[in-house]
Amino acid sequence: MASLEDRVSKPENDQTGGDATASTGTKATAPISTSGATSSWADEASPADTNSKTATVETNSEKDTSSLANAQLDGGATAALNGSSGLYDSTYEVDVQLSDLQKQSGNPLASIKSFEELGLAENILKGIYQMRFTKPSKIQEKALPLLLANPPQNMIGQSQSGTGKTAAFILNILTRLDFSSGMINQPQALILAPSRELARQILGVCQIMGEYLDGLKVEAAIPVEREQRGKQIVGQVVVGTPGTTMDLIRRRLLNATHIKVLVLDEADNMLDQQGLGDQCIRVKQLLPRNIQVVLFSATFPDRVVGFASKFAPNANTITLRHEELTVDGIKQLYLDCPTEEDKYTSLVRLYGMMTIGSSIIFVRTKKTALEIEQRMNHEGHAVACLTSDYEGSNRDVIIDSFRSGQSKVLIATNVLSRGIDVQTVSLVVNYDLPDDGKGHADPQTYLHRIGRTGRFGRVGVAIAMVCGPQSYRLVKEISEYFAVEMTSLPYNDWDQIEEIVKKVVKSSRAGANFTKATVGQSSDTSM
Ligand SMILES: Nc1ncnc2c1ncn2[C@@H]1O[C@H](COP(=O)(O)OP(=O)(O)OP(=O)(O)O)[C@@H](O)[C@H]1O
Repeated sequence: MASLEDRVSKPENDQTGGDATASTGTKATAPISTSGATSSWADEASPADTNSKTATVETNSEKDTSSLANAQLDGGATAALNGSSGLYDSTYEVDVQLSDLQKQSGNPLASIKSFEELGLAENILKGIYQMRFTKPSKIQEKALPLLLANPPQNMIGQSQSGTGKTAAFILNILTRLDFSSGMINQPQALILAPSRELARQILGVCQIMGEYLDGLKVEAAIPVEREQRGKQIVGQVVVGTPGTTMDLIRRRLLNATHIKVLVLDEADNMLDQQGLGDQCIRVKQLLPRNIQVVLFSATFPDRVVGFASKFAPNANTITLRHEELTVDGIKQLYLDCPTEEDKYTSLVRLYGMMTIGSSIIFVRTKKTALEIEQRMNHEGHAVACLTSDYEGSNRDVIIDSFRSGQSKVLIATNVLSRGIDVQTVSLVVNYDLPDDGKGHADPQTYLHRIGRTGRFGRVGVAIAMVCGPQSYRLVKEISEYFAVEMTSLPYNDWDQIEEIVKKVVKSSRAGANFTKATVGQSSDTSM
């Protein structure tokens, strides 16, 4: 690991392909070696730009709005409010507290400043207290002064999963809203996210953090039921998916003329995917020029860095090396199964452990998700499933039930791989390892998936199911990319597996993985 340092970062390019998958075969030996990580955006530092800022980082309808707020209160952003947040869950008698982690310099959750020192208004600070946040995380501490400075500057911000990026961009937005009479019903900030679930989650956080702002309205721009269509959006903050947002602006149901901040959450995914990328560009073209563009994600693979810098020109950048991206509280394990059927039977055996907290099982296809759901339910294991085959309010019911803890095991495709914050998730299973469609691993998707656990200092376990040399190769590539050790679970010795999983949770200590990043200013212009 390189040492902490302040640098200016510069965009680069990369990413490769390969061939198709195989199944059956060789047994893996553990642990997988951790050398050979390739260069990232942040690895390639350019000479300091004279203008650059430097710092060290360690971070629908109105009807929908209220239901989301309830969903959040039940399980999501406000789980921390009820004191049962699962911080190093007492089930495993682990004694590390968030306050300890937030004192460790270099920990992504630590900062040297308080929220009060960050120049936030009193009624916004009250929203932070409402969230029970006592100290900023590193990304919040570093990003907020840059985001809040005037004149507003663009930002590309990267920080590990679960380190509080959402609050960073929401606090900036809340600070910039104009509640004067002429502006009270005018959309002024737009947040785009890749999934309906994430858009609803962000909306909920925004409502809670903005509770003390008189007249604040936050609205969703996601597909809604027929009877709610055609309604004018009057929220000062709009959170949506790109396609619906574009549609609403074009149909003049969303007046974009007063938008002054555009945020892309999960920005690398938004700009990378063919469809979403195009839609994001179109939305941006429908907004006023000279708005503040803010891009946040835990990952910015080299192939999207150049594009991100064009989308957010002259941005202050906060970046991490990919060796720094994994969260220490998440213990990464893999289970080598002789056959595909053994993957299924192993999953069923894991079920007992999965219900200790909540779990997400990630699979490659919607078909697999449905098959596993039906088979497990048929065998008496209560599991739910969420894929893009489900629509609108049906999806809301599934995710809200998971958030509230009513359902504890969720089988999902990549639709839930990013951003979803359910603090009770203690286990993530990669039933199928994510690949790039060309036979190589997709480390970014893997990182986002496992990041559904281990949120803000909590511990979690991520188990990858391996079957055959091809999937073993994917595990190896992922392990090398992030320079992390993945421990093999002994197939067929379930007593030991249970012991290992529990011990891992018990002995994990977030905060040991001292993280660093660079803050600088990218130089690309215009889009
Ligand atoms: N300063 C803070 N103190 C305590 N908890 C916090 C703080 N900031 C954020 N959190 C909590 O940490 C959790 C993770 O935050 P958030 O969802 O913003 O992470 P993220 O960085 O956006 O992760 P991802 O990359 O997975 O989207 C949330 O439950 C949030 O309420």
